[in-house]
Amino acid sequence: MTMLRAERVTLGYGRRAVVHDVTLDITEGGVGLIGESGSGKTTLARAFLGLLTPMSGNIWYGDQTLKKADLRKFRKDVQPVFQAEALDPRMRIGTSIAEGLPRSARSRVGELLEQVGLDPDLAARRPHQLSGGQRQRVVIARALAVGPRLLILDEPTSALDVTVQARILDLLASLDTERLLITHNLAVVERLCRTSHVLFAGRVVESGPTADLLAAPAHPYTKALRDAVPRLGGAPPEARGRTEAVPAPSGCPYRLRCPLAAPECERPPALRDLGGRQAACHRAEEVLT
Ligand SMILES: Nc1ncnc2c1ncn2[C@@H]1O[C@H](COP(=O)(O)OP(=O)(O)OP(=O)(O)O)[C@@H](O)[C@H]1O
Repeated sequence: MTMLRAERVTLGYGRRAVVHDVTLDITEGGVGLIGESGSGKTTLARAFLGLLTPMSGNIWYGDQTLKKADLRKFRKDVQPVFQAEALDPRMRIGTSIAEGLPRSARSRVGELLEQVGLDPDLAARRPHQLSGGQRQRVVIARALAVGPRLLILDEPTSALDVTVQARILDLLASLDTERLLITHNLAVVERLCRTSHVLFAGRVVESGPTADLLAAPAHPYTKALRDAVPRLGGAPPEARGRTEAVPAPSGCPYRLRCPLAAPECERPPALRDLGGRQAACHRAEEVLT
């Protein structure tokens, strides 16, 4: 079942488009949005949260566009999980979590802390009195407070060291809430997302089952990401350093960096079906072999 759908969505700031003509479904089993810094992941997530109106195209929530949907219900169904730094430093943990609960359900704070693997006594502390991993669990508890059907997680573990990261991923995998997960780390989506979409410079360049994308990428960019990112248990991805992707001004946006670039790549490739997955590459068959 599709909960949210982006249909030919172009997004931007002012008049500058940074996400171009993206069609993408948030389906069951977890959906990953993968790409390096500046590829448009957060921008797309903001549109899915109803925080950014498309320049063109629509975000569908069930059978209604977000423009027409019942926003009260939407805000209960779809919750963001921000970085732990977004917690108010002056507010006690219990108060932060209780903000999301109706007055009659405030006693559930302890239960929510337990659900994310924390001692209910931590409710009395302030964020600086917790570890990074504990703070991230609080952010998850806060999002769960309203009983959402879908969590939108933007780099939920990138600020954490690798062992803590793995435990947070275990927690997320154990929840029966659907998720859209944004990351530049392919190892993270491997755990949590049945389907993934790879973005390069604001365009989807490959989509399909995560396991297939990792085992045999059909786009040279997916392949480069897979080969560059250390597995969980390796060095943290931050150690690689990140630079913003510079797309080619015409033709395939990836061609300036692509080892397979050929004259045909001066024509823009369409996202095409390759049996169970899609890739926007003229030479996808060669990448797959
Ligand atoms: N508020 C804003 N105003 C203007 N431009 C913005 C704004 N937010 C993002 N951008 C631009 O939009 C593009 C996509 O940014 P976005 O944050 O969506 O990328 P991202 O893939 O999430 O990157 P990161 O992994 O670094 O968070 C970038 O070129 C960025 O500079």
